Amino acid sequence: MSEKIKVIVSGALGKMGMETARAVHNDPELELVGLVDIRARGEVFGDIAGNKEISLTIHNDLDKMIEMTRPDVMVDFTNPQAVYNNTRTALKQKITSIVGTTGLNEVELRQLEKLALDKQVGVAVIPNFALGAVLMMKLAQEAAQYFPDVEIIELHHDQKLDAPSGTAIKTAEMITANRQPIPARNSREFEKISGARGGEINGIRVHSVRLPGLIAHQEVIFGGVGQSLRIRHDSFDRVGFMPGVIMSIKKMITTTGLVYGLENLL
Ligand SMILES: NC(=O)C1=CN([C@@H]2O[C@H](COP(=O)(O)OP(=O)(O)OC[C@H]3O[C@@H](n4cnc5c(N)ncnc54)[C@H](OP(=O)(O)O)[C@@H]3O)[C@@H](O)[C@H]2O)C=CC1
Ligand SMILES: O=C(O)C1=N[C@H](C(=O)O)C[C@H](O)C1
Repeated sequence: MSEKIKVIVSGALGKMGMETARAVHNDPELELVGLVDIRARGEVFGDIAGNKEISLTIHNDLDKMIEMTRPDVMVDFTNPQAVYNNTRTALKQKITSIVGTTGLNEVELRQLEKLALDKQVGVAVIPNFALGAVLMMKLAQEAAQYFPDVEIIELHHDQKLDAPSGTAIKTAEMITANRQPIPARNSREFEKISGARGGEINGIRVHSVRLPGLIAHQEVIFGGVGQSLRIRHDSFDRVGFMPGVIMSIKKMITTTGLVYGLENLL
């Protein structure tokens, strides 16, 4: 058997980081070599995550972790403030980067693409790793050809930092690529309460709901004369993101430059 792909996870004490560490550990082609989290105080992963067989200590310094473990791949699930610098740190060291963290802006995305090309490695920025969510976006893109009137409602747990979600932004971008001319609005519409009609991406209204009990959900609603089409996806457990994460690691190790969206790796 060829050598295993060495992986580190950044944001390892978080909800997605913990799930990713378990998934990488359980894959026979991957080797989990390091865990980083800014909150780490020397915890052993297995002691806190209920996987006694993962005996790695979680560190809080990404540079040191890279120096110690020389990984092939870094997976980042941190936060919108940390992700850009973490990914630059990894790419500079020619480490393939899988970015699940949302909140990167267009300029940052292009800078990361440039750095990856300079260093001849891959960087995947994936707003949603769930296969069903990717299908929801692709179906919405197809429907937009026939139904130009569309709004997006995204619903997430109440700890989410960014709004709208990365998935909603990507969905709006995909719809825009296929949408017929935007129908005229009712020019007399007004908001009695500011924000009541949601945010706007390329003329598409996006509404963000944040409530305890939710994980990650989205509904794309198309309206037509005398009819409506709703395309909905629900993540009930973060384990549903893991096949997409693992696939991205394995495909990106032989890819150079930026891949934005899991649909480009299927
Ligand atoms: N692409 C996808 O399919 C999915 C993407 N996400 C995205 O992933 C990101 C993480 O989500 P989630 O796991 O729920 O968030 P959590 O808050 O549970 O976890 C993030 C962890 O990263 C830590 N952290 C913050 N800054 C750094 C840093 N500089 N270096 C290392 N660790 C750091 C946080 O510490 P502290 O709490 O102290 O800040 C926290 O422990 C979000 O952007 C979310 O939108 C989530 C689900 C699916
Ligand atoms: O914060 C989350 O939880 C999620 N974030 C991603 C997003 O912003 O789209 C993916 C998924 O929706 C879960």
